[in-house]
Parts: sequence; C-alpha cells; structure tokens
Amino acid sequence: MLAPIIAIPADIRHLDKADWHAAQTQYVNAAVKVAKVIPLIVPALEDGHDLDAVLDRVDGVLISGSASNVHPSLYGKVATEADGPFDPARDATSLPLIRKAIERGIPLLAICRGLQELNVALGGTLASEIQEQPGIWDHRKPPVDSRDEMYAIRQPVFVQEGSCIARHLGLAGEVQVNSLHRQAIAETAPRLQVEATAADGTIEAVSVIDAKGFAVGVQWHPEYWAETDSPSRALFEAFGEAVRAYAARR
Ligand SMILES: N[C@@H](CCC(=O)NCCCC(=O)O)C(=O)O
Repeated sequence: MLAPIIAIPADIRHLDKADWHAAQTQYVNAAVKVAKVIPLIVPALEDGHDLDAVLDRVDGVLISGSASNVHPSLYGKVATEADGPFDPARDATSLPLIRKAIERGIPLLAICRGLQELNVALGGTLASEIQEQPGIWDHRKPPVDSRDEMYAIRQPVFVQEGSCIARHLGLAGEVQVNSLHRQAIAETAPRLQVEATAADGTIEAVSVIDAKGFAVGVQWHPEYWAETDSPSRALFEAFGEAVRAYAARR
C-alpha cells in the first residue's frame, strides 16, 4: 500500500525579501519517520482556496505550531499589537480546514497553535500572555539559542484516565512535556473535551466530542522528540494508524 498523505497548512514567512509558504522540518520528520505518512504542505491563502479539493486527496491533517497567533477578531476580541505577530493567511486556511476535516472524519492532530486554532474554529476563545495571570506559570519558549534546549521536556501535565489522548499516548496521569506558548484556551469550544491540564490549570490537551475518528489537540510539541520520547512517539504512531485506516476506507 502506498504511504498515505496528510495535509500540513503552511505559515507565511518572510525570507530573502519574499514571502514563503513554510512548515518546520520537525513536523515533516515526525510525520515521515514516526507516523510513516507523506506530508503535503498546503499553501496559506487568505482567499481563493479550494480546501475540499485538498481534503479529497489526503488521509489526515496535521496542524502545526507557529510563533504567530490566531487573530483575535476570529474569537470576538479587538486585536492589539501585543496580540501579534499575526498570520491571516494561515488563519484563513487552517480554521476552515479543521472544520472540514472534523466534518469528514479525516484524522486530525493539532499541535500548539494548532490546538488554539482547533478551539477557535469550533467557537472557543484564547487568552494571551497567560504568564501574566496570577498563579500561571511561564509556558513561553525558553530564551535559549539551541532548539533542543528550546523544546526541552520540562513540565508535567496530567492526562485524564480513559481519555482519547490517554489512549493515543499509551498512558494517563502525569506525563512530562515541553512548553513554548504564551497563549492558551480561555473558553473551551462546546465541542471540545479537556483531556489534560498543567498543574496551574492551563489546558494542555483536548479531543473533539463525538468525532468520527482521531481528532485531538495538544498544547505541547510531541513532534520535536517523536523518535525518542515514548509518549510523543506513541501519539504520532496512533495518528499514523488512524491515517492508514482512513486511507484504506477511502
Ligand atoms: N503563538 C502561539 C502558539 C505557540 C506555538 O505554536 N509555539 C511554537 C513555537 C514555534 C517557534 O517559535 O519555533 C502561542 O504563543 O501561544
């Protein structure tokens, strides 16, 4: 059987005086080496996309993290400069892609910004600069140069027994993860079930209620250590299995 294909919506990045449609290597590597699927990077378009044409041709969707933030207008807030940087083309591509994938039952794994997009796509809201709230840790990207240190596994989250994410991770209770975010879910979308939290109450994992298949989001970055960290590997292997099962049915 040919390796199934997944869609990864791109970011718009500016490099060499040009705009690029880009995805980070860590997501591609986790997809290819652990989930054993072929990622296609989907261009981020503010308009003119035919996402049904994309979804007719893929067997899974992986929504990656990004340093940019979902535009606050998409969850009913007035944007301030502090809420940036923004990536409207990414928003315009990811949010409808998420809704369509859920509707079609295409396996969906949403990571960090992807979890935040999942929440907004289904009607939830986000909080910014969460570290400034009383009792909330600093979940931001550590100010270091080495990416391995930046993505170091350094904080416990607590996974609910019997949850979808527990099944995919192969464990429940405390699991150690990395953390590189300054936003988080504020109001959980009606169709999302919280399945893991940090000790400070920050939502760390959700699943889609009544999903037709694999449909979870995590605030941490399992892709970065997917080859070596057991829960990270288990999550990407479970995603790959769901994608292959979808491909076989399709
Ligand atoms: N911007 C959002 C989402 C955070 C996220 O996806 N972080 C990944 C960092 C990627 C990088 O900087 O290399 C937030 O801050 O909450």
